[in-house]
Amino acid sequence: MKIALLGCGVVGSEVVRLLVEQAADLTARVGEPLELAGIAVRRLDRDRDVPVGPELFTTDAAALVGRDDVDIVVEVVGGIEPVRSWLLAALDGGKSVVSANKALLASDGSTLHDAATAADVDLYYEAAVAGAIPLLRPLRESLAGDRVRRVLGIVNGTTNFILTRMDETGASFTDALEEATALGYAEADPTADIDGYDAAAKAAILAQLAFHTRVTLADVHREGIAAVTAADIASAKAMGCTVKALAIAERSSERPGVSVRVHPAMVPRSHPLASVREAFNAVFVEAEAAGQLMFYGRGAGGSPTASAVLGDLVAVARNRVAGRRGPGESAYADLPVLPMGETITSYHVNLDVTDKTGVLATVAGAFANHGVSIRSVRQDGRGDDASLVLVTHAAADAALAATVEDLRGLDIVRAVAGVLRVEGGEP
Ligand SMILES: NC(=O)C1=CN([C@@H]2O[C@H](COP(=O)(O)OP(=O)(O)OC[C@H]3O[C@@H](n4cnc5c(N)ncnc54)[C@H](OP(=O)(O)O)[C@@H]3O)[C@@H](O)[C@H]2O)C=CC1
Ligand SMILES: N[C@@H](CC=O)C(=O)O
Repeated sequence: MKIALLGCGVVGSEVVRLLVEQAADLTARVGEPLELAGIAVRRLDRDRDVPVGPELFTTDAAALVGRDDVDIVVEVVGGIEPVRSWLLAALDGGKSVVSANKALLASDGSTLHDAATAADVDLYYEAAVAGAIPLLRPLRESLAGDRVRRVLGIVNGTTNFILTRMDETGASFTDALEEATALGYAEADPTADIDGYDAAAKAAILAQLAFHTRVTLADVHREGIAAVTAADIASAKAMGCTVKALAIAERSSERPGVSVRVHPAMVPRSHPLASVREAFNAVFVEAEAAGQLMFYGRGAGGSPTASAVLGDLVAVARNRVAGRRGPGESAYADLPVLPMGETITSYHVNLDVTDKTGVLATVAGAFANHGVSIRSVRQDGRGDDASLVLVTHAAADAALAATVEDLRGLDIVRAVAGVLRVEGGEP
């Protein structure tokens, strides 16, 4: 079975290593050898620590994909174009595709799925969400007979690494990001991690598989971690919480529809997600019959991600040997993605205020005007250096946004220093 590998960076070089080092085992599992036909890269002169000769490398990915002797295309380049065109050409040419490219799958997965179905070949992408963790196949296959209510998780290793470092060692945001990049966790453009695009793409893929409905990157409400301050982290600690970047996809209990969002949130330290550290990922799935399931493991890095790629490669190769195709996408439900304003959570609101008589009543009034109930209030400091930290009961996002708008207009509020959602139970 001939494999065209597109990309030989952090993930691709580990794919090559595993293909070579485990060749005998892989042959036994598939029923025939998996042989590299070629490796497409951007720069031929780059030093690469891979156990194959230079004759396999090319900069002409399109030509490699078009070769008649190639059976399976493995894509670990990333980005939308030209990758989308290469993969469509591969599928149209009857080749199965394995990809780790969440950006592409989340933005235009349906075109690729349609091409795979039309050509009767496989399109697998387990590595696109949560690195090494087997998550997509359990959602697509093991839970196919159940009804998923909610998927809640930490799906970006880079931001979890940064938040862990800020929480545990007091590291600066910039230093922690540099470390995550050096360890191979961050995307080629780390703003994809920091601004939540990477997690949003994964959330779209998860929601699509969990609820059998079309969800794309554009449907996902997205907030990154750039606005999380050391003060937020200290305040979370004081409340027995930690700050995590969460991806949440849930079925509405009010009306037909789903909510899909990524944002930083305070999570009580007693919650299992609070103990997910560094670049690890963890995803909770709540299904009607199965109850709660938790998936945990390494969500980023060359070797863990290559494990998921190899798992897909073996599955796809076995299917080809058996002359069949694996289960495809099943986006048959037509559930709308509900506006973020309808999402119900509780909030942690940090205000810099002037400590005058009546400040509490004035601030509380702004919340009351929008029907947002306050669960607790803490005041620190005095005079012009005072702050109020309020935690609300569950309220609609739109009501909280309107409250914050009003707070910004009050003379007594010097600044809205931070607004974070609280997820995972009572802090
Ligand atoms: N790193 C991780 O932890 C994870 C990554 N992923 C996904 O895996 C994919 C790859 O990520 P990663 O390995 O980190 O990325 P890298 O940037 O390390 O590697 C990208 C590879 O693609 C090659 N490439 C880029 N442009 C072209 C082009 N036009 N033609 C041919 N080759 C090209 C590069 O060539 P050259 O070497 O010459 O520069 C490089 O080998 C992405 O989709 C990413 O989102 C998924 C899960 C985890
Ligand atoms: N940049 C991503 C890599 C894996 O998808 C992350 O940090 O999780």
